Amino acid sequence: MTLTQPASSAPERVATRRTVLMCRPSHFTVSYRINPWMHPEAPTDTSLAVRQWETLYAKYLELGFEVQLIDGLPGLPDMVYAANGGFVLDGIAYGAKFQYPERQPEGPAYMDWFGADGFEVREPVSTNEGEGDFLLVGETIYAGTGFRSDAASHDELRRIYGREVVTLTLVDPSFYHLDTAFAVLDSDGGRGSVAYLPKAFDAASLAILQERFPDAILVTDEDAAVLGLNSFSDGRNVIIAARAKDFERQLIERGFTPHGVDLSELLLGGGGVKCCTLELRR
Ligand SMILES: CN(C)C(=N)NCCC[C@H](N)C(=O)O
Repeated sequence: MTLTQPASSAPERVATRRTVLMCRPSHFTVSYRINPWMHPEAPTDTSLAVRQWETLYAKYLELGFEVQLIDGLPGLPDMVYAANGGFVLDGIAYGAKFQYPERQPEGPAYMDWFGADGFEVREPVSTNEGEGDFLLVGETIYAGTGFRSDAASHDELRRIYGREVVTLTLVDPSFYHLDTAFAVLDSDGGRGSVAYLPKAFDAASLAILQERFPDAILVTDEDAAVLGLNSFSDGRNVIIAARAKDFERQLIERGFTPHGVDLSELLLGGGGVKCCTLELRR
């Protein structure tokens, strides 16, 4: 048996303790269709979704993360995808304004939680789905548009955080949030600090990614199809979909430590590891 080893040139990876917000999927089901992954006519198993989610929760605790919890609300089955609840940086929570009516009540629910937890809350003007479309790499916010978040929300980000915001346009409906097609591996923002799926982006966005991240991991269609990129990294440990085997191999080669988890039931709603995870940065 051949075990993949870190390349001898792979850098020593350093973990930074993360604080994240999660929502137990006690009300999870698929009762409407707002993305191509969702099939309301097919059965779902809420207790299996909860058990799978518990494995992710336990993994984060094992890795020493601080995990905070928001209560899911009846009638909001997608609330488990906490990444969409807002974007939190510098102690400021920019609230989400969901595109589809089915998810719109989640926005105020998450903003109430942010306020109660001591964050300065900024009410959104433009449609945006939080960290599903906004990802921090180094000091720069990479912001997706094309399916869910309006480009106008990127201007709001610029005004609120005073940082560089780079717009990336998504073109494949199966990869409708930025965090389905782009993963942050190392918050240093270096040449190889991300992974992405090239076919998910328009030509201009792809050129930006190639220029800024020439050593990025490019994932296979097979790994992307199990939402392998929808992963969460602390700089060393990368929690990924257990079925994303080539991505796992590439991470090991680069000196990262991948941890596979099975969230197949939550995939029925169109989300994976990252979708269930909202980073809280004070
Ligand atoms: C990576 N993704 C996609 C997320 N950040 N969120 C998952 C949202 C799923 C929900 N049914 C929806 O379609 O909005």
